[in-house]
Amino acid sequence: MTTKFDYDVLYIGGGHGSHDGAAPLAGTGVRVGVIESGLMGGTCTNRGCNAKIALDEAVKLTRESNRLGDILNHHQMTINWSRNMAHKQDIIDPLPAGLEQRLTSNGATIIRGHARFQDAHTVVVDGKQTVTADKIVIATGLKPHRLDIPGTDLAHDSTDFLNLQKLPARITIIGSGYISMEFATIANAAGAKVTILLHGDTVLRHFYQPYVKAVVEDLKQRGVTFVANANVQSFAKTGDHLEVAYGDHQQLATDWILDATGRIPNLDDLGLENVNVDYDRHGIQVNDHLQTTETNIYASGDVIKSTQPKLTPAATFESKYLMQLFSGETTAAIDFPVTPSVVFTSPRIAQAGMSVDDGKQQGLTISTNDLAHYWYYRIDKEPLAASTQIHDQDGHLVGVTEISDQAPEAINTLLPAIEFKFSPAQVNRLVGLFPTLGYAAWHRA
Ligand SMILES: Cc1cc2nc3c(=O)[nH]c(=O)nc-3n(C[C@H](O)[C@H](O)[C@H](O)COP(=O)(O)OP(=O)(O)OC[C@H]3O[C@@H](n4cnc5c(N)ncnc54)[C@H](O)[C@@H]3O)c2cc1C
Ligand SMILES: NC(=O)c1ccc[n+]([C@@H]2O[C@H](COP(=O)([O-])OP(=O)(O)OC[C@H]3O[C@@H](n4cnc5c(N)ncnc54)[C@H](O)[C@@H]3O)[C@@H](O)[C@H]2O)c1
Repeated sequence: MTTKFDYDVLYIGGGHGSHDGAAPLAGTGVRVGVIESGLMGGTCTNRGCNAKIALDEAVKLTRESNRLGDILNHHQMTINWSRNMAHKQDIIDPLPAGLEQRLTSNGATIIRGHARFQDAHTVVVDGKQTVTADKIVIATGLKPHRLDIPGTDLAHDSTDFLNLQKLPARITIIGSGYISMEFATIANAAGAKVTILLHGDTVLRHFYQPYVKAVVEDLKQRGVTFVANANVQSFAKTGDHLEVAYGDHQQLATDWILDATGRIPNLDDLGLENVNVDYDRHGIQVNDHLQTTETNIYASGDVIKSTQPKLTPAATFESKYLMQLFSGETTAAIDFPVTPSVVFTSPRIAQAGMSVDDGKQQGLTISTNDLAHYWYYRIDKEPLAASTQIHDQDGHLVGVTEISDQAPEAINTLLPAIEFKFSPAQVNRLVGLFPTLGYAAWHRA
């Protein structure tokens, strides 16, 4: 590439949409810069997946120990919130430094500060440092959507929840998507009284609804309240607590409000008016090479306007694709693989490939296994465990969804069968380890 610029490739943002590709790209000798205004690793590493799953481990353990009941001598475990938070912090604190080390040891330069486009090849960092590059990748991710209602500043976002040093007695969550359901699970298990105010009447709309209903019923039995069509109107502070006005003149007294109404593209003060990059409220428009309408500017990860799920593995796949494109390893368009998704409720719901509803519409074979009564799942007494598979006319597995504590591992196991279209004969040749979850999962492929 040219030496006319400071860098061959400059990334704005240091999340999975950039560093997974930027580090190996720098290792090929390409001059790489990464500008990050916060912590290296972005949302997933510092205030998303990793923090959440670290907090959730204790939830999983208490659930399992309570189920195993009188097999254990001290089975009524409870969660110590502050120690759980400290455990989470211990896990995530060292991560940014490790990612920085991976970048710099491959030869990349890290530039700290907020990047703003001056023109198609120039960004200004924190209003003072000018950095130029041949190619620039926008990987600025998403930020929380905030309700535009009176008192909205009294509500908190997912980052605030993941840093709560004391668990509030009453938590009200607005929205019923991923963050709402995962955080409701954690807060409820730790002893908070949780109320979820829904926009409509659907929870986790992208997941198989019979399994979602089972999780909702379970949470209700554990004391979580769901209010459908809540029509939240305002938040106010009254004395020592908060009031949520919703519905038809209804009021809900609470101690803490989580606005979990979705995430929107993070394009704050990026200077996009200075470049020819098309975007709207759903994100940055790219072609099948992740190239924006300004041909030397690309985008990667959550900030892209696309129907791909906004998940870490998808961002990683895109950043690795750009690495191959920029290093000359490929000129082909990006070819997205099957991307599974999971909601870390307790039990979890995971899925990959075609949805059950699409399978039904196409007249494919749908089969459901009741796993709760299968001996392997009875070992830890899982009361809610089932899986549904979709097979095409030739017996290929084309989609699967599972509800169980082990659902993510089961779906990961089956992923190659869907992605590489294993024939029934090929599946039969897979002799796995027994007794294991993976073996049990393959028997459903
Ligand atoms: C609470 C929560 C839980 C999640 N759990 C999961 C999960 O379990 N599994 C999963 O797969 N996904 C999960 N996700 C989604 C996952 O975090 C994202 O898909 C992933 O982080 C996207 O990576 P990214 O690089 O596109 O964006 P980000 O990780 O958001 O990184 C963008 C980076 O850009 C930086 N930045 C922004 N603007 C500028 C600027 N102008 N100049 C310099 N730097 C800038 C930001 O500081 C940030 O570090 C979760 C998300 C949240 C919020
Ligand atoms: N396990 C995971 O992989 C995981 C976990 C957490 C977050 N994430 C990622 O983060 C993204 C954001 O999560 P999220 O839960 O904020 O978004 P989401 O899109 O999953 O859910 C948003 C919820 O807010 C509701 N809503 C929207 N507008 C509203 C309004 N005006 N009033 C009331 N409710 C309203 C929606 O009906 C929906 O229930 C996810 O889409 C996903 O990409 C992934």
